[in-house]
Amino acid sequence: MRVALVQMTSTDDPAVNTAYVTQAIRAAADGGASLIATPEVTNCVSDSRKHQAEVLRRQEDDPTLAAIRSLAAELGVTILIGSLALLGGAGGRFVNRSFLIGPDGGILDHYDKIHMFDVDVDAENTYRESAGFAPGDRAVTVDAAGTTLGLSICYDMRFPPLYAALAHAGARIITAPAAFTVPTGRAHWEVLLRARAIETGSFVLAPAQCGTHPGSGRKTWGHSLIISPWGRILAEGGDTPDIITADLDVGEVESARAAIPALANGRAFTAPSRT
Ligand SMILES: O=C(O)CNC(=O)[C@H](CS)NC(=O)CCC(=O)C(=O)O
Repeated sequence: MRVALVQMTSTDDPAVNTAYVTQAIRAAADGGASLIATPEVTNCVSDSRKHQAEVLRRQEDDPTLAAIRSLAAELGVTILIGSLALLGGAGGRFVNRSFLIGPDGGILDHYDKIHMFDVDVDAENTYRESAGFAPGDRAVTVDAAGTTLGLSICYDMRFPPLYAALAHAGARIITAPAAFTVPTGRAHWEVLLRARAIETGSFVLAPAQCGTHPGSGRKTWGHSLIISPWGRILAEGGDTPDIITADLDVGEVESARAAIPALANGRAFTAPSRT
């Protein structure tokens, strides 16, 4: 199965981003990909809650979702929209929601990002994602593209129990679309994603936002990754918009899990007591 990841620099204008991502998905399908994935917040990168409240839409009315659904049906491909920022979260907040779209254009399932990036990385990188976005509380696997996918988003990758739960529920390919900061990307991105692939014996697909984003001026790390269940990097993006591809042999999941049955060998234990 050929997979393609779209690496892009989303602006704060959903129409511009939709135009960009649709031509990139067409190019990926022309290149033979049957599963195509896009980054976190494909439709809008913005630091202004006011701007987001003006340009974002509810799922039912979202033009990026509608455009990508028709494109999936036209091209006959499966598409993971890494996420869309949408109206409709609890407490008047937005949601950060991934969609798995089937080759008939139907929504197979969606996943709301569980772990909110409420972090002060340094003076230029302070985030309170939960102030703008309502978190999800449901882990999601989806049968698609002839296998089972497990969905996650960005900061989720720092919480290994989510990945163990996805793998135990049957996921063989885990998606981790992102808009990573530059300092944490440089230090942690590759090692976190390779660790999640190795410890779950799963392919990891991590399509990333990259570069300096027009509108907000935010900078993201890029370096999209396709990783095998043995932890090998099959394809890697750079600092600029691109499409990266790899041919996955889903049988490698079984061979990696047979060689190191860490999923099967896990044990329950009592918490350490503090005395
Ligand atoms: O705010 C939005 O529009 C969409 N959300 C994001 O871009 C999120 C929250 S700011 N980014 C991350 O989770 C980066 C995680 C990261 O960089 C790390 O874990 O080191």
